[in-house]
Amino acid sequence: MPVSHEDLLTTTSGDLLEVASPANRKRAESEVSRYYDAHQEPSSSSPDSHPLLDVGNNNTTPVASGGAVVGGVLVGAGGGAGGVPPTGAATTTLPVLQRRDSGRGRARELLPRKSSLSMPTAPLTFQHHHRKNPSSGSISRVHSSTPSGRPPLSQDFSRGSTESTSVASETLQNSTPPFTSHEPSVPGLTGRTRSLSRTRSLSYMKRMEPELPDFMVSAPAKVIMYGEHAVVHGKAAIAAALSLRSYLHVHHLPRDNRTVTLHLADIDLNHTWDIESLPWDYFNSPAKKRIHFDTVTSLDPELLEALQPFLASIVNKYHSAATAFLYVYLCLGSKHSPASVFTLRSTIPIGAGLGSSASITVCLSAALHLQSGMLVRPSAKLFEEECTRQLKRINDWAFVGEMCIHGNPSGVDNTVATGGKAVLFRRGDYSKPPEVKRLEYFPELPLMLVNTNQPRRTAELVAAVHGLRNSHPTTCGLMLDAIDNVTAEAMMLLDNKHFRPDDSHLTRLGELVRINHGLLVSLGVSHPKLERVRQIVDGSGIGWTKLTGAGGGGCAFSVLKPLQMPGDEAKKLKVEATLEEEGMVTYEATLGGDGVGVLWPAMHGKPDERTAITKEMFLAADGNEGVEALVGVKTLGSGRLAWGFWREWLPEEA
Ligand SMILES: Nc1ncnc2c1ncn2[C@@H]1O[C@H](COP(=O)(O)OP(=O)(O)O)[C@@H](O)[C@H]1O
Ligand SMILES: C[C@@](O)(CCOP(=O)(O)O)CC(=O)O
Repeated sequence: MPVSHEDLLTTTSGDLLEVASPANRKRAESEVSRYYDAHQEPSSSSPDSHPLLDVGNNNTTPVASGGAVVGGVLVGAGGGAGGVPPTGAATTTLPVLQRRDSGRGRARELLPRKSSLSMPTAPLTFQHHHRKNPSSGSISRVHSSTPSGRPPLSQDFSRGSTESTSVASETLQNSTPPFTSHEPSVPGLTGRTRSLSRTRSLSYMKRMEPELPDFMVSAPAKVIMYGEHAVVHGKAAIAAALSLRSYLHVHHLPRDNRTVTLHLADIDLNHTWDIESLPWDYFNSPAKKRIHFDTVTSLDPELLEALQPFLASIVNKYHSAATAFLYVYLCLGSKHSPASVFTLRSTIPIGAGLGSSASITVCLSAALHLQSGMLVRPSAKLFEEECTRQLKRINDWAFVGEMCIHGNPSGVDNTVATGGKAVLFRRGDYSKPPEVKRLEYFPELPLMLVNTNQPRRTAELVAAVHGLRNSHPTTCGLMLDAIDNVTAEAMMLLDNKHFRPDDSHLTRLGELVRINHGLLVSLGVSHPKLERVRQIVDGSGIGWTKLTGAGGGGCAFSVLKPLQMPGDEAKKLKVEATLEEEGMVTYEATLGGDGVGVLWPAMHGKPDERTAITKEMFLAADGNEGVEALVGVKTLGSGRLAWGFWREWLPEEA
């Protein structure tokens, strides 16, 4: 029987527990205190943190939970089928990559599965003994050991080593000694001396170990089928998720490191800030403070101003991505945020109309929420309402990032990149949330995507349309209304379970594509290269073409006619060859995939021989194919031990 999300309690670990069970409440409370201990040393809690996200009422159905403690949070599905009962004991064997530097090279050469690696990989066995602390009643876990019996100390250790961090921190928090001594014995040390030495080494371990496991997030590109630009002016647009994606790896540093690094590998931007010197006082002042469930619809110029000294040395032409990162980082984080390295790679062409900026801001927003314990990670236990809530948090803050990059985004791009599949989107009033209708029956369409490779900037094109509208308000207003009509007509076809991609339906969609493109030409956002694509594709009679995104270059797509007549296939191949000869790139586009996903912890391989995906491996992956082969949502699949998605679409499969 399904459990309502109101019956469940969400913990900092992202696990859902039945609310009525006292043991579960205790467990959640102890997670909260561990969370504060890890994030807000010394012990003070701050109002900007929300470690215990939701507390509901009325329990009916038990939802067991288990999983391994990693840096104070639980990892794994933690309580799905086969989960560990809260007071039981479990043994987990994980292979661990024990090396500091994996070096560079092709991704597949780096997969740390075989003994050919220059540094050893070693299996690590953890035993989780769940004990009741007699004084606090909280549940603790003690013991982990490496094969050599030494506690791991390297920052590059994967989950296993982090496990022992949590053991160390738990031990330090307890005034009474731990229940079982599985710690390494130190010859010659006994009694008080030994215990002092143990305390020191535990505190050293605590400082040296990261607070959280490394993890990854990913978000897709999008194609606007109808309504770009008009959507900025309050009209509707239809957009769908595209199979190209951005991937963000989050690596946590030892606790005594107080830096945060943003490495945008595609644009060669790699910058490190000292966390404590960032302008927290501005961002955390009561008048300015915005937190994760706030909906922010405009940027604060004073906060932007406060960031400038920290961005001044970044001369990269794509530096607005760094502004987006810092703005959201300072809003969602605190002086005590864990030291980390954010490494981003994307398979989406940058500035080509496919929503590369939204895809990266969705990744950044999701990662920062996850890092600060403000999201429930996806799992089969999440209900549609809960998924919607998580997605809204991510999307709202991705929109803030988009504002830093675009200036005046409609929000359609980040909405599709967050939720996936396809939507009808309209934002009539910028001070209110947009209307979003999910297109449940969005069909599989025969599309060809063409990148003209003509660079352009969305912000400039959006500003140009604003300028035109100011100088020709009536005419421009009518054109925007006409685009709105096109979108409404297309909607009747695309959100219809009886849609058949046969001649008559496809022809209507195709004609609407052509009309929409003509209106965009009139708004001044086409480009000779986009017109050339249209001439080649539409001229050969194989489909209907329209620019997508902001225009001015970037991408166009064509809805292709069914290949029915002899010679149709040859015509299509000739079109592709001509486009490529002229320096354009063609893609077979798959629309309607998943939105934002999370790989927590960042590991790959079969369930029983999983290895960490390090940031070095991620950086060394060769091109887009290498990235897809190493971390791709298709490669690693989805499920309990792989990419998880907050799916509003297919909750029964989640
Ligand atoms: N892979 C990436 N790495 C770093 N920054 C990126 C990446 N992709 C996009 N961006 C940011 O997004 C901006 C491009 O956004 P935009 O002009 O809206 O084009 P698009 O249509 O691709 O979203 C870049 O200037 C850069 O700031
Ligand atoms: C022109 C616009 O409608 C879409 C821009 O898309 P892109 O940034 O070119 O992917 C702007 C917007 O909706 O924010």
